[in-house]
Amino acid sequence: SESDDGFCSAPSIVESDEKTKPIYWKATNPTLSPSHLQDLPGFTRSVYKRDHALITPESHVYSPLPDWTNTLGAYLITPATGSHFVMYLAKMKEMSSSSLPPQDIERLVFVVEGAVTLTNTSTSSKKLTVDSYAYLPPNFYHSLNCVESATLVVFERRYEHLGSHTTELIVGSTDKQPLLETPGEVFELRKLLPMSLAYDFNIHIMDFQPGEFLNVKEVHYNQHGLLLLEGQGIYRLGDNWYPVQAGDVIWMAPFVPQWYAALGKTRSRYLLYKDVNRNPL
Ligand SMILES: NC(=O)N[C@H](N)C(=O)O
Ligand SMILES: [Mn+2]
Repeated sequence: SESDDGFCSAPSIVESDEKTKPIYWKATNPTLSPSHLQDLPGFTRSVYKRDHALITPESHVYSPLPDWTNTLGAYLITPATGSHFVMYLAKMKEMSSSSLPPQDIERLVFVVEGAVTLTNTSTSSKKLTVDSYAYLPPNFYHSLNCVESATLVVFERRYEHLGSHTTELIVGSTDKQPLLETPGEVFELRKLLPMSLAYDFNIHIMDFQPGEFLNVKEVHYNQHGLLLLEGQGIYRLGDNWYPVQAGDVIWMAPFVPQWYAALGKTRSRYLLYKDVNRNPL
């Protein structure tokens, strides 16, 4: 919209229709950059560096997911970046279905939009709607089927055994997970997986009210894959400070200095992969 002094300004968020949209709507319908930039050839907020990457929606490249039916996938993080996991967005169209991950690979799927049905040999089919997720142990037969459409964020990695511990099928939803203690921090934290030693990663769901920020400017051995589900703010990665918004994906390599501050009028919520429970040696 043109303000009277001739400078373009970002279209204001029309609060009223915010309320009528389903949760996480903005993660799959990101507000484009200010109107005067969206048509600028070559403009992107995406960045790829040695220890971090910001991959914004205008950079996502989809192609058919091998062995899935009627599904497009955009791989955002893979071991080519130095990670030990993959993170991809799966756009399942009507009458679509998943394929199994490779042998010994565990999988977590989180529904960002739409609904899928999870079937496996041991339990009855389960319908996963937005904000629901499923953890599939390595070598666990399962199938995700979609009648209409769905967008999933998927994490997969080689399961790292620890003694005789084993993981099991987990199906849940964010809103049913309890808030956990966050000593010294103000964000609200939920974890989607058990914290028991069998699990070699967890998925954190972190909520910040506008103006809230991480207290610790973290540097740790763990690596992260992040999807900003709601809101906007500033992400510091190394010596760079990035304006981010719902729909953005971030790769954080081990030890990259990281920090977030939430801005705007609505809460920030991000989903974060973090490896845990395994000796880094
Ligand atoms: N960048 C982050 O939000 N990191 C998390 N607080 C974490 O590592 O637990
Ligand atoms: Mn961290």
